[in-house]
Amino acid sequence: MEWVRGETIGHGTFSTVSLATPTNNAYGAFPQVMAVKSADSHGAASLANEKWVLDILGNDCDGLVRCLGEDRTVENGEEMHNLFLEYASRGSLASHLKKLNGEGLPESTVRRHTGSVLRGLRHIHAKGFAHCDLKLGNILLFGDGAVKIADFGLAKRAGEVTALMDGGVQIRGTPLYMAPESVNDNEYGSEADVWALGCAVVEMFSGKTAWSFKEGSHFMSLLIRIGVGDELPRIPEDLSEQGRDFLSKCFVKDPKKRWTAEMLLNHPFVAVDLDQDDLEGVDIQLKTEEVFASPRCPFEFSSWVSASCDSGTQYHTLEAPEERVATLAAGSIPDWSVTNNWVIVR
Ligand SMILES: Nc1ncnc2c1ncn2[C@@H]1O[C@H](COP(=O)(O)OP(=O)(O)OP(=O)(O)O)[C@@H](O)[C@H]1O
Repeated sequence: MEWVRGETIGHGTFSTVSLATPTNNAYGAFPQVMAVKSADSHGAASLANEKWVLDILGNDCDGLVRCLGEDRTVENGEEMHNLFLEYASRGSLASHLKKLNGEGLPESTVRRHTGSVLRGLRHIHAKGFAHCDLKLGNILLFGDGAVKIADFGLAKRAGEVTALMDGGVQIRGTPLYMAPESVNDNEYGSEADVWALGCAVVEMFSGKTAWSFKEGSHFMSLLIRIGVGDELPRIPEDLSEQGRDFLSKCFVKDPKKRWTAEMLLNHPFVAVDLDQDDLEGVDIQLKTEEVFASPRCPFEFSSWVSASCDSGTQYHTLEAPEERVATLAAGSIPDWSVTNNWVIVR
């Protein structure tokens, strides 16, 4: 396919996203407008990982952004790696929410979006992957109101371990969305995606992040709150009872007891008539014990192997989460960023 690059529509840590138009689209094989995610040699590995994951996930799940191919170009003397994606004309949910000036979305919309994201997550997890960077910036909004999960640059196979050569530990994703087991044990499995989904639901509904933190405060203090103690993300009080119950299933500190995407798809918050806004009176039948007695997910909790660091780091020998977090906090401190990706703590 020959194509021309259009205006820039997004920037990420590893890439720039712009519009792309095919110039020889005689058989209509490609949409007239696409998004092209481009990276130079620094972002090539992340883009290659994204292409590999998207190829395995396939294009048959409505909850995931579709991959339309790849290409290499030389621009300004530099080799660029390009990944073509279907174009989400309304951008990310993060940018959409920003326009609302701190207001959230109506609960009916949040329910609909949550159902779509859950269907995407179920597909990812059923294929044996974890997304590892679910956040509003990676949920794209299409012209018809559909939302889809994007950005598979950090996605990985369940149980796959990523460790730095020098024995450091990589903290994936955005600290605000990190699950306790990721903070404490470097585990990034499907369960961590469910925790991140809960954070995204809070943010969609309230327009505010699930964890409150003071502007300019150190991200390590947030990690300590996530990893140590009983504190949970803020569940909005004005959310319906069903919504609050849904979130309580996402925000279970023990990943083995957290609900799976498959289980959550049967929760009344997303499984009921989406046009009804006020569902306070509906009796919630689902009980954690009942679900655990009869798992309805493709992953039995016991057979799901969580990623753990096998690089011989000191973290293996630590017994308590407090020690692990304290060790992280004692390391060299990267800049606190709410929106960006890799935080490397050595
Ligand atoms: N298919 C798309 N259609 C429209 N906009 C897109 C598309 N893909 C990405 N974008 C925009 O570009 C931004 C960056 O894209 P993406 O998150 O995939 O890049 P990244 O380099 O992996 O970034 P991150 O720092 O989040 O890892 C998104 O937040 C979104 O605003």
